[in-house]
Amino acid sequence: MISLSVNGAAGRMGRQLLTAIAEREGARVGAAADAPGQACIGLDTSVLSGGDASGVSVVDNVQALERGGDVIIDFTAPVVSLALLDALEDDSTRVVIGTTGFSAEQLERLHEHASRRAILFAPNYSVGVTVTLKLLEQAARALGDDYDVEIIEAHHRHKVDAPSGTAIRMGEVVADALGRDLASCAVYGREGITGARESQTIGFETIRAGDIIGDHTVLFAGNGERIEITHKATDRMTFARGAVRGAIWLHSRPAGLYDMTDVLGLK
Ligand SMILES: NC(=O)C1=CN([C@@H]2O[C@H](COP(=O)(O)OP(=O)(O)OC[C@H]3O[C@@H](n4cnc5c(N)ncnc54)[C@H](OP(=O)(O)O)[C@@H]3O)[C@@H](O)[C@H]2O)C=CC1
Ligand SMILES: O=C(O)C1=N[C@H](C(=O)O)C[C@H](O)C1
Repeated sequence: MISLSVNGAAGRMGRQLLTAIAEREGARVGAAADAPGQACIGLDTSVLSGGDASGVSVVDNVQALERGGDVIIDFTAPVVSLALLDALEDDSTRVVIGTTGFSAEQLERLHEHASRRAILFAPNYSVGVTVTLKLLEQAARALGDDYDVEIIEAHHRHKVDAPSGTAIRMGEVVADALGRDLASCAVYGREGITGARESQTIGFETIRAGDIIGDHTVLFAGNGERIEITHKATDRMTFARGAVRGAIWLHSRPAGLYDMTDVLGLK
């Protein structure tokens, strides 16, 4: 039986993760944590996920979280995920990170942590998006520079980072396949007299509205035709089940940084 702990347990994803662990054979909720001061601290995790009492109380510190689980799953915010990594005492504690919105400097710190601990880090844990990334790579290689690339993403009104981590990863995959550097060819939104589209750029458009779980479209537009590759998530459980699958996979891995293509054997 693998014990999986959840950081950010009271969040939209945290609650789904508690449910996904409970339904997964061979796994159990080892511990659950959320921010100090949250009303759920000290209460049984079932106040967050529903269902029968788990016997596991929600804690507000990393030490208690670490004691409870072989693998910690963290869907919070960049500063919280990094503070978790900084505070862990045992290098054999594996961490699955779903948080998005890391700056370049924060990503560097995450990479440093992966030199001594196994970390699974993906902006999207759905199987569908992971497969979509491979489709994008193939499409970009085959289409080459004659097709303009635009990435459109839509999420719920509560999302705090933009573009989504998934959209950025899609951009990185396409840029790599086309031999471009995303940092220098990305264009984020357009307004006013922008001039004609510069070739070789990759555009990003962001929509924030209502309760959209997560839609991503990559548009390859050429002369006389266009291809649109779209993924739509309709239930957050798809991310949660993927993260739990990843956590079980990570349990037996040595230190290093992994992503969902490793878990699905698509590397
Ligand atoms: N990789 C993937 O597949 C997916 C990634 N995400 C990403 O996951 C992240 C979380 O998303 P979502 O669940 O919607 O966000 P929420 O804001 O709903 O959840 C985050 C939770 O973390 C809590 N938190 C804040 N500080 C701490 C702390 N110090 N210790 C422990 N918990 C803390 C928050 O508490 P409080 O409310 O008090 O701040 C909140 O309960 C985002 O970055 C999002 O983009 C989301 C879906 C899928
Ligand atoms: O914040 C969300 O909700 C989501 N965030 C992830 C991202 O930024 O890509 C994944 C998913 O689309 C939902």
